[in-house]
Amino acid sequence: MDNRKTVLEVNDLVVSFSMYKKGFRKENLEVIHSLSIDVKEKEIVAIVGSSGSGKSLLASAILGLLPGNASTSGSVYYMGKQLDDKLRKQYLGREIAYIPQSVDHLDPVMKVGPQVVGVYSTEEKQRKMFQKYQLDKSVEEMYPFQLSGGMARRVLISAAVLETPKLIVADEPTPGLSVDMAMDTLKHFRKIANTGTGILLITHDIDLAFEVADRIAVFYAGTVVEISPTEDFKKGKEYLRHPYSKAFLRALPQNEFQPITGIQPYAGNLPEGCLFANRCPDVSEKCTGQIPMRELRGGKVRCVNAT
Ligand SMILES: Nc1ncnc2c1ncn2[C@@H]1O[C@H](COP(=O)(O)OP(=O)(O)OP(=O)(O)O)[C@@H](O)[C@H]1O
Ligand code: NI
Repeated sequence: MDNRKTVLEVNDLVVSFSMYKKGFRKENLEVIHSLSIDVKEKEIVAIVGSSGSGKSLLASAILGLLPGNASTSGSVYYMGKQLDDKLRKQYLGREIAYIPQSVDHLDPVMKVGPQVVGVYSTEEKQRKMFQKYQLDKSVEEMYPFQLSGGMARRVLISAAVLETPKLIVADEPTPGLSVDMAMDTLKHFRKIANTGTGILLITHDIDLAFEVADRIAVFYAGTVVEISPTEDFKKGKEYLRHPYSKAFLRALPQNEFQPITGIQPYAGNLPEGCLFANRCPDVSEKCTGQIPMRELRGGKVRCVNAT
């Protein structure tokens, strides 16, 4: 029996931006639509999908870091408790760690060493972690602008995993790292997950996701179209459920490198019904109207035709 607790649960998340359009007309742009996802203890859930599909926005929404013109509905639970600003303040940087996509999140006017130690950790732990991530002792005395992109990324990772958090939200942690370092980092994540931590791992590197993730969620145009065990992705596209996931897998350079024709619809101009309909080889008249997420063969899919 699976008695792991659910570390993170996102239910029916909607994120919209209020934007000015020509003059003073305001437009409400819905960029995340009815998105649900969960991460259990000891589990790594990888999020893959094209650029602009809403992966980073999901991370920001979980952590309460959306910009001021964003509004949300739906709920985010951490260890059974609904996250509000007060709880986020309490947990962020301790039980909940965030590795941002942009290295600009480092404080520009604070030396790297003390910044990583922060309020909750110790110098000893920081030194050990820097060694693990091949950061020289001299890096402690540097300011963020003195770091290369790869170094800054390793600093962000070190800071996030210093205190063995219960939940890690990692938004593209590996770009700029050498192949070996990227692999070592993800193996480290796997080790941390095995101690009980839940990890949400946003990545463009599907090979690394295959290596360490338990489940993979595929994003498209602001929502999840499929969540399935990693095994199914490894076995091949016939084992997947959503036409976009299949096309995504085929499009990888290591597979057929077959591009998907057409473009992802823009948030300001979304079609009715299935968001992938205009590019889908299996489109039918059933594809209009609300398409709910449903269970299928041990995974979940948002497609009426999937079998
Ligand atoms: N502050 C903002 N105001 C308006 N729209 C935004 C804002 N931030 C993001 N968006 C829009 O939301 C969509 C999703 O963006 P997001 O950064 O989450 O994509 P992503 O999947 O992380 O892409 P990438 O793989 O390139 O990092 C994009 O279409 C983007 O233009
Ligand atoms: Ni992103």
